[in-house]
Formats: sequence, C-alpha cells, structure tokens
Amino acid sequence: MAVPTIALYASPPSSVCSSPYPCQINAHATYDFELNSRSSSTTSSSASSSQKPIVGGLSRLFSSPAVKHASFSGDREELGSLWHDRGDELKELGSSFCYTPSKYLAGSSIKRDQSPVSVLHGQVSCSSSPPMKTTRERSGCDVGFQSSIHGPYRGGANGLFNRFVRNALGSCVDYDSPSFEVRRDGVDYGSSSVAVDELTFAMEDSFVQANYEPYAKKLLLGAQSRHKIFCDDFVIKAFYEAEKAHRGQKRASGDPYLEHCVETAVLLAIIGANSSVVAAGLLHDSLDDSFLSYDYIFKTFGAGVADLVEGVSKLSQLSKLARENNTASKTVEADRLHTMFLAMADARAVLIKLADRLHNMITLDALPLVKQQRFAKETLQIFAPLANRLGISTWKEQLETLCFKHLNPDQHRHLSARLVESFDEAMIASAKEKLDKALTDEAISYNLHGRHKSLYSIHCKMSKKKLNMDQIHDIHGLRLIVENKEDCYRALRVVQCLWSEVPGQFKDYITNPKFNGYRSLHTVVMGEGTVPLEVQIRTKEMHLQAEFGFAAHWRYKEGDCKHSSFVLQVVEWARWVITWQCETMSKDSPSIGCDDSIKPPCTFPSHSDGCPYSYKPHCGQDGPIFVIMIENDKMSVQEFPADSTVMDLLERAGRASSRWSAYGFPVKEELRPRLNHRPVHDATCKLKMGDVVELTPAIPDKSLSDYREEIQRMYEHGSATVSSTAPAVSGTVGRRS
Ligand SMILES: Nc1nc2c(ncn2[C@@H]2O[C@H](COP(=O)(O)OP(=O)(O)OP(=O)(O)O)[C@@H](O)[C@H]2O)c(=O)[nH]1
Ligand SMILES: Nc1ncnc2c1ncn2[C@@H]1O[C@H](COP(=O)(O)OP(=O)(O)OP(=O)(O)O)[C@@H](O)[C@H]1O
Repeated sequence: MAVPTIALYASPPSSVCSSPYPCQINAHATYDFELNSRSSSTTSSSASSSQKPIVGGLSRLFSSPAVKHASFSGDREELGSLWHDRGDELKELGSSFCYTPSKYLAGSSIKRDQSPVSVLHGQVSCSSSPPMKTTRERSGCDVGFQSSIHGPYRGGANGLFNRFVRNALGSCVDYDSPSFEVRRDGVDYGSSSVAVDELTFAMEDSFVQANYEPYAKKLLLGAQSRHKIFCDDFVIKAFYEAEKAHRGQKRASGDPYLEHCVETAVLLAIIGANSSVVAAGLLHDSLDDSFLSYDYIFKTFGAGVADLVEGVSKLSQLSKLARENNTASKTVEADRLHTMFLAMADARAVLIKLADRLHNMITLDALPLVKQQRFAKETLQIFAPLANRLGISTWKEQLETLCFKHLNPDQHRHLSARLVESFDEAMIASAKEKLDKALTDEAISYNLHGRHKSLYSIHCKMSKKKLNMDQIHDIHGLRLIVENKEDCYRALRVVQCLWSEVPGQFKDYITNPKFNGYRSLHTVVMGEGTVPLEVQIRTKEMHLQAEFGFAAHWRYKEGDCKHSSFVLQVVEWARWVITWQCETMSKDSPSIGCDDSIKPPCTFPSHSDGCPYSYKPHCGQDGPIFVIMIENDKMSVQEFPADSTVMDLLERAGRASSRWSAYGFPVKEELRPRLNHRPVHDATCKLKMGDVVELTPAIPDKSLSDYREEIQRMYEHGSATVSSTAPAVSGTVGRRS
C-alpha cells in the first residue's frame, strides 16, 4: 500500500605572562637542557650530582601557576562566526536546491567505504648510516645530550633522522641556531639570540613613520631576540600587517591582541617552521577578526601565506562548532575530525592552529572558569591528539598537562607534588655519564637521549593500569639508538653490567617483535639511587618503524582505536610533511633528497613546479571523505565514500530525518542544503574532505512537532478548526510563507 507523504511548510523562524611559555609544564625542554648543560656554554645552570636544582625547577614545572600576565583572547576563538544567519537563507530560498528524500531514494547508490592504498607497514629500509657518535669523535670531551645532536648530528644527509631523534626527545628546536638562549625563568627558548643592532631592517624609521604603539616595537624586538627568523623582511612585513589588523584589540587579560599573534609565531619558529609559516602564524586570526581579506593577504604575501591563513580560519570555525556541539566527545566522530583536519588542507595550517591553541591554553587563566574547562576539554579531545598524530611531542605534552591542570586541578596538584619528590635529575645525569663512558669503552657508536615522562602521561598510565606512582618504571627514561642489531645486544650487556635490572621488566621485542612490528630492547634498571630508569635500545631502522607506520608511537598511544589504512596514510603523510618542512626550512642547505633511505614507506605526490618541498594535499582520490553535516543546528562528522555527492548526503540525512507519524506513515520534510555557506544549485556536485553541509528543513523542528501535535489533536477530536498558527497541510504540496 502506498504510504501517504505529508510535506509541511511554514514560515522560518526569525531567526602570558612575562614568560609566555609554560614553564610549569615544559618538562622535556628543561630536562633536556639540564642534561645538555654540561656541554653548553650558554646554559644557566648545570646538573651536577651534588645539586638538585630540579626540585625547585620541578615545582615550577609542575605546580606553580607560573603565568604572570595571563592573557587570552577571550572569546576570540568564538568570534567571527561564519555560520550564516537563517535570515540570509530565506533570501536565497528561491534559488536554493530543495531536497525531498523520496525523490532520490530510488536512484541511490551509496558506495561502500573504499579505503585505498596499502600503506606504511613494511620495514623501513635504512641503508645509510648517519654519523653516529663514535668514540673517536667524543674522545677527550665530556659530551652531553646536546652534543649528541650537535656536531656530527647536524644537517646534512642525516638532518631528518636527527629531527626524528629530536622529536622523540621532545624538542624540535633548531639546534643550528648560533646560540641557545636560556632565559632567567629557566625556560629553554631554543632560539638564537640576535643583537638588536644587528638587525638589517630599519625598524626605528618604520615605527616612527607608521605611528606604531611602543608596545608593538617591543614585541617585535622581543621576538627577534628569541628567534632570528623575526629579522626576515618577509616576517617583519607580516608583523606590520598583523599590527595594523589587530590595532586596538585587546585580549581578555587586557594585553594587546598582537601579543598572541607574536607568541603563536614564536612557537612555530621554535619548532623550525619557515618564514611563510611564521608569517601565517602572525596573521592567523586576521581573516576572522580584522578587516584583512584573503585577497589582500594573497596580494601582499602570496598564495602560500593566504592559503595557510584561510586554512587556519576554517579549522577555527570547525573546531568551534565541534566545541559547541560536544562532537569530539564521541570517539568515532573525534577520530574523523582528527583525520579530516589533517586531510582537508595543508597540514601546516594544523601546525599553526596548534601553536595558536597552545598559546591560548598557556594563557587560559584569564578566562572564566567555565570557559577554561570548555577549552581544556576541546583541547584534550581534538588538539592534543592532533599534536600526537603529528609527532610534536612537546606540544602534545604541554597541551595535555595544561588540560589536566584545568580539568583535574586537585589531581594535578597532588601528582605534581609527588613527582617533585620522586624526580631525581642528578641520578639521570650521572647514569648517563656512566653509560656514555661504558659505551665508549666498548667502541659502540650510539645516539643517546632521554626524557622524563610528562605529568599527564604518568596520570594516564596510572589510571589505565591501576598503578601507583612507584609502580611506574619509566618516569625516567633513556633511549639508545645504535647502528645494528648486534650493537643492541652489546649495548644491553653494557647496561646490565652497570646496574642491576628490575626483575620481570626486561623485554626483547627484537627477537619477539610486537604484533605491530615494534622492535626494541627494554629494560628497567635501578640507577644510583632508588629511582628506576627505563632504557630502550634499538637501531635506527627500528626507531623509524617506531615513529612511522603500524608501530608508530601515535598509534600506540591511541591504543584501542582501529584505524583504516586511509587514516594511517593521512596521518603519516601529514606527519612526514611537517617533519620534512620543519627540517628543510630551518636549514640553509636542505638535507632532504640526500638520503632516500630514511623516507617513510609511502608514496609521495609530485611537488609543485619550482618548489621541491611544497605540500600538496594528496587525499581525496580514493579515500573516504569526511564532511561536517549540520542539521537542525546539530553537527555530526559523516564519512562518505570517494566521489560522493551532496545528493548522497541528502539521501542519508533524509533517511535519518523521516519521522513516523502517530498514524504509522513517515513524514518527510524538504531539506535545503548549503555547501560551505552557499546554497546548492546542483545536488550532484561532489563532496570534498572538510566540506560543511548545512541542512535546514523547510519547517523548523520545534514548529513541526507543535504542528504535528495540533494536527493529531485535530483528528482525535474530530475538530475542523485548525489554529491560525498551523500551516496549510496537503498531500505533498505545502505553502511557503
Ligand atoms: N612506537 C611504539 N612504541 C612502543 C610500542 N610498544 C611499546 N612501546 C614503547 O615501549 C614502552 C613500554 O613498552 P613495554 O615495555 O611493552 O611496556 P608494558 O609491558 O606496557 O609495561 P609498562 O612499561 O609498564 O608500560 C612504551 O613506553 C613505549 O615507549 C609500540 O607499539 N610502538
Ligand atoms: N625510555 C625512553 N627514553 C626516551 N624516550 C622515551 C622513552 N620512552 C618513551 N619515550 C618517548 O617519550 C615520548 C613521550 O612518551 P610517553 O612517556 O608519553 O609514553 P610512553 O612511555 O612511550 O608510553 P607509556 O605511557 O605507555 O609507557 C614519546 O616520544 C616516546 O617515544
């Protein structure tokens, strides 16, 4: 029997601190620095076994508010909403495409998920040998961690490998900068100090001519003293434009808005981003929150910067929407969002967005509590996982620990205090020294780095495994990367001779690799004192496998999540691009291309003419597409097969939105789609990764149910009178008002 369809129509409704860095959480940087301090003349403190500077340092690292001039953009991330006014929609009603699901159901052909591409699971061939630190190279000098990276580990064919090592170390700092500046607050800014009188740019004149506020000049000089890239004319030009764009704007803390732009750009510079990315970092909010247009940025800085700024703007809009809808609290949708963000645009836009968010999190205290929590939740659900996927472990850890502090202040305080008690940096420094010597005596070439586990990572491990802090054995960890498998076992014997092993903690994942191919030797030893020390030993090849592919650390951290090969490819690609870009751009002579053996096992698309390192979005051909669907103001992240169209989406939405009347027949509504804020005229147009499709029923939800109830009452009571508020009702045709 044919089911009657009722279409209803009605009127639409009217519709930082003096130290801008998180000294309390930047544990990696500080720790690395302390360990490196013996070989650095610029260091402000050293870790000797007689001292325990870390205790004071750690209390600063983990517990103190530390942010003196907290500043935040307030609702800045919530400003500039692009979500259209329903009133606009009305004007376009006549021209917009209207969809009634029944019209299209017959011809529907939703394809099955066609996940593409085999990816990233093979072994990485690693034929070349980066110059490991040999006994000869280090003879006669007491080499610390930093010198393991300096010297033979700088640039050249091995630059990228070194970058991985640094990433794992938790630092993407441009070690080639002339000097490390360590400020009095103990925070390693990892930047070169540049004397102001060395500046090539006639700043004084420009400031006077352009009538800049004195604070602007101070901000630029401050940035220049922290990283040399701020002396680049292109970056200075971007600074001026950002200054003009945000002149007069203040953050919730009362600080000039420009400060946030500068701090975002400094974070990017520190991880080695090039001048385009740093310039885009300075301008990242200018499209949303100022008079600057895409065209203007395009004309002034070129397509590269304009596209990046636009990409950041889109990410901001989408993340705001997700925040408002609590979308990322659902694992599946969060996972789709992560992939979509990485795949829909240049991955460097995500990098800028992450820097922006990190600075906002650092200065979160200026916001009311409820907003602090909302931002922290969103950051934990969306941005920390993105930083994890991109392999930027320092940012990931800073974001997570800040979120932890805002979401679980009591636990954060308690754990910080415990960690201050149990952390023993002097022990690590001395253990490292011993290992250094013993490996040298055995003539084993190695790269050694260490980290201490972040507060949030400790917290997670404790909760997940139901352990107390004493049962966490890897709070202090060393990682040895050696030339070959034999050296792994030789190095292990060295470790075993030096210290007693904690029983039951030795794992030989080389002889018995994990199911995902992860290979490494793990042991836990008791160092000098009572604190356990985890030592991981692996070859370079094994290390690359632990960074990319199935055994990649980000996947290990995401745990139970099952990812399609498409997701793996997107992440690995984005990660590689970021690593690649940062590595390439921060060196005078690019190292990429010199050593094919360290490329990850995936296929790269060709780069654009004249730019061997430019990024090109690579997905969209075969892989699924993730799009944002907004229906009745509710957001969801939908996955579609490649080549899906707006029509496919409407079909899916139509099926979902068919409602059953009290009489057992579906009530179907017309849905009016807008694609990226524009009415859709042709429903066969293809969907792209990151598209936003808004669907509005011809009648708003609330009115519909009111009307239905009224109609039902009407039938039940046999009344012929319909309220004047109800719309005309007919079989399939309605009245638009
Ligand atoms: N990249 C990567 N690293 C891994 C993987 N599995 C383990 N690891 C590293 O190895 C460390 C601990 O591994 P195991 O010794 O197996 O640890 P466990 O058996 O879970 O015991 P805990 O040390 O208590 O966690 C982690 O901290 C990681 O650094 C993996 O699949 N990929
Ligand atoms: N023993 C170690 N020495 C040096 N770096 C390590 C060591 N163990 C882990 N890392 C690195 O430290 C970073 C932070 O890892 P994190 O401490 O959060 O987790 P994990 O120790 O790898 O895993 P889990 O928490 O499951 O033990 C990662 O880049 C990881 O590869």
